[in-house]
Amino acid sequence: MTASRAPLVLASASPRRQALLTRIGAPPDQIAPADIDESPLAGETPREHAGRLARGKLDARDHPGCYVLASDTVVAVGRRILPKTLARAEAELCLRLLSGRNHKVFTAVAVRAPDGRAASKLSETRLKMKPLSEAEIASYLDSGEWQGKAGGYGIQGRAGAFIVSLTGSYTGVVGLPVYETRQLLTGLGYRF
Ligand SMILES: Cc1cn([C@H]2C[C@H](O)[C@@H](COP(=O)(O)OP(=O)(O)OP(=O)(O)O)O2)c(=O)[nH]c1=O
Repeated sequence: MTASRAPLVLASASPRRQALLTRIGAPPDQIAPADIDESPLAGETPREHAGRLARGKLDARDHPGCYVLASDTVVAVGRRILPKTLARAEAELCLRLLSGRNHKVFTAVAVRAPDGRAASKLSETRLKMKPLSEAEIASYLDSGEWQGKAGGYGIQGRAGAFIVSLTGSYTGVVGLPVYETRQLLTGLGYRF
């Protein structure tokens, strides 16, 4: 007799999150992005911001009888939260700020089980970016890879070669920390 498993709903539009879930053996049965206001609150720290948004995206989706997973990634320099860049000028400001600097990436994951229990976890990664030349900034901006990425870069693409060192979770930087995600799902009874 094979036990059936409740469906998994991914409350995210990010194709990276879908791919990472699939890679760890938890392919989403449904993609249902949650559209919420992602502006930071006054005085909110980057880690608080990531946690609030992941829980907010989860709360925005109601799927009875399903596991639901939501996540949020925030790039921070000190207490400063960098935007998810939609315009080239915004991405340029982020790259100039991150050039030669240490920064952190926080990714919060929130999961709700079919019985209504919910839990969340936060992954914190410290990274150092090399000092970028004008030519590197210009060609990265031309690549368009910064579009829709927190902090104006994606470590999984060309900008991976700008990262000198990383302590924490590589998959967390890409958008879904797979260790924490598996722990959350397992803790809520999801069978891999
Ligand atoms: C820093 C960094 C971020 N990112 C991505 C991860 C997230 O998809 C995105 C941050 O925005 P998020 O708001 O976390 O996610 P999203 O808008 O892509 O999807 P949704 O809100 O529907 O869940 O930046 C990378 O892909 N690579 C990186 O190196």
